[in-house]
Amino acid sequence: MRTSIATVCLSGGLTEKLHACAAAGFDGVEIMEADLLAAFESPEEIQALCRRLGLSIDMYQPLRDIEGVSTGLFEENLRRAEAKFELMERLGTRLVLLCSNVATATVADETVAAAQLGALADLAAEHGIRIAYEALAWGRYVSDYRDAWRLVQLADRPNLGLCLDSFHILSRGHDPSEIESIDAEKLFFLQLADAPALDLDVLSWSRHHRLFPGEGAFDLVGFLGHVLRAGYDGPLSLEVFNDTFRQTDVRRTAQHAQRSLRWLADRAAAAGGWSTGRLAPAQPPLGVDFVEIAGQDLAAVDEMLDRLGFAFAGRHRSKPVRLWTAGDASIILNEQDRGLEPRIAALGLLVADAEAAAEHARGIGAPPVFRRISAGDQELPAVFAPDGTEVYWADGPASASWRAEFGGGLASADGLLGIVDHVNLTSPWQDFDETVLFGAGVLGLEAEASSEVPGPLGLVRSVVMRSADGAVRLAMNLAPPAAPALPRHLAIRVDDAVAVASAARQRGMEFLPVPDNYYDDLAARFALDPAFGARLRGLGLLFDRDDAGAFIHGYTPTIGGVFLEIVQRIDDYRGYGATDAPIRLAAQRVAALQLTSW
Ligand SMILES: O=C(O)c1ccc(O)c(O)c1
Ligand SMILES: [Mg+2]
Repeated sequence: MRTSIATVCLSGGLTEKLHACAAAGFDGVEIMEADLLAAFESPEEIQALCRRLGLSIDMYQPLRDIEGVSTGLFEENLRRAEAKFELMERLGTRLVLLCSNVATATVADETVAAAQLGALADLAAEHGIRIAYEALAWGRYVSDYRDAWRLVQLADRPNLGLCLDSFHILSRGHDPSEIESIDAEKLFFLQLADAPALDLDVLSWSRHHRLFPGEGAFDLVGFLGHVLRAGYDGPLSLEVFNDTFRQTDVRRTAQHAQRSLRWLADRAAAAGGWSTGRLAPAQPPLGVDFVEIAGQDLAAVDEMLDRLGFAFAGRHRSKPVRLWTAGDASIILNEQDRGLEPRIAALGLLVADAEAAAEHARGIGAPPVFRRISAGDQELPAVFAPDGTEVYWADGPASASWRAEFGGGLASADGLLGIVDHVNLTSPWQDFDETVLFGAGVLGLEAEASSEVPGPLGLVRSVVMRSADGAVRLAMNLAPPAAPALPRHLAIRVDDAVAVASAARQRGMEFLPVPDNYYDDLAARFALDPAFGARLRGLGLLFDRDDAGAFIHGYTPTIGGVFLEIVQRIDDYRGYGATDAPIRLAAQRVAALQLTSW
């Protein structure tokens, strides 16, 4: 399948965009008129550059507000269109996008609109140009692809067909299955975009919030299946108007875009039972193998784990690396990185076939990690997440043999028993959507609904991505621009958080201080047993309840860029204490500024 991308998806000038598209491996581009008009290069020079870069110019876009108008205005529109056709000849492209009229249409009569489309097509034919007619979701009379298809049939010209755009169809809730009844030779072009579920006017939603496939709420796998079953064999092109991607690094966004298409093509092929172009099978994670905290000096983390009740499980035989465990939770402390403050640097996942997981990830385009290892050490395949976190895979569900590389641990009979409940991977705002795509495409996780947590330095957007059974849950958080280095954390689930916290207290552990105001409100909200409320307050634990159960949790102080959370899920509580997250963010800010009193 050929891949293409609209230049409107990217930041920079036109030539920068073209270089980035070629470097990311796209076969072609849709050139947006605004990009060409703002370029100092002539259309002939752009054509030559594309040829040199190996990019085809698949479409020029858009022609606007042509059909459904009075006769006088239509004459003027034809004159306007002819100038574009001449420009397209200089650019060497033969397909133009025509958006349904959003502004000047005054004639609701389909036969008039169809006749005008036919006359436009006849003029285009004189220049050897084909027209792909696209129903914009906010079109005046044509806003549904089925209406556009009827007009194309009525006009009945060989060089007039359709451009389908997933955004316009799925944003309006139009049934995409009817695409299958459109003649394949009339499907001139396909534009793909995902989007978050937003309650917003459709024009603003389209112009600012589109996402690459796999990052939003649309079923693009199902959508593409309908288009392919209709017999479409043109390029898969991305058209993503998005305020973030317009200002992020153009090369990186182009690579990100290419990965989203590889993921989508693979998923659509899998869903359709097609074998061509398939990647190695995705490996949904079965569990968390380990979490690695890396940094210059991790003695404070050792002390914290010890106080929490983790067992010291030994030193690595050849590296400054230590292992701590609490039941099924394993934390690796890695002091190989000089000069960096403690942070969650790597994550190990258990899968049925680690090599297949890595091959799938490489097929999508995730960059592989090369870690220097000593003779005899187990080599786990790994890739980088968009923010640089390393993700390793090991064959599960049994623990991997890398544990044998650690020796000299202290077995602890009465140690903490826990399991990794979730890992929070906060990313800077510009990496967030790519991180969600990584979670879905590379790690095989499903996104839960997104939420927004008000923090003292801005809203923190959060999407929890989980495996089907919840054994792996990654909370992907978007750090606001004012707080790009928000700490990340690891939550350990235990059976009795109150007991764990009080034992830790006795060993000298101080949890993150929580304001009294929070506990006063908690008592009122949940009508808590006063003794229980006092216990939570005394230990600095937080509490939440939903329809299915309750949640007790507490936070350690932050060390460098990392902290731990102890959580207890009672009955079937499904959340993450979202109402407590703003309290936590504010308390961490107070702790960071040491503003404990005024
Ligand atoms: O928002 C627009 O104007 C616009 C232009 C061209 C497209 O293909 C589209 O989907 C939207
Ligand atoms: Mg479009």
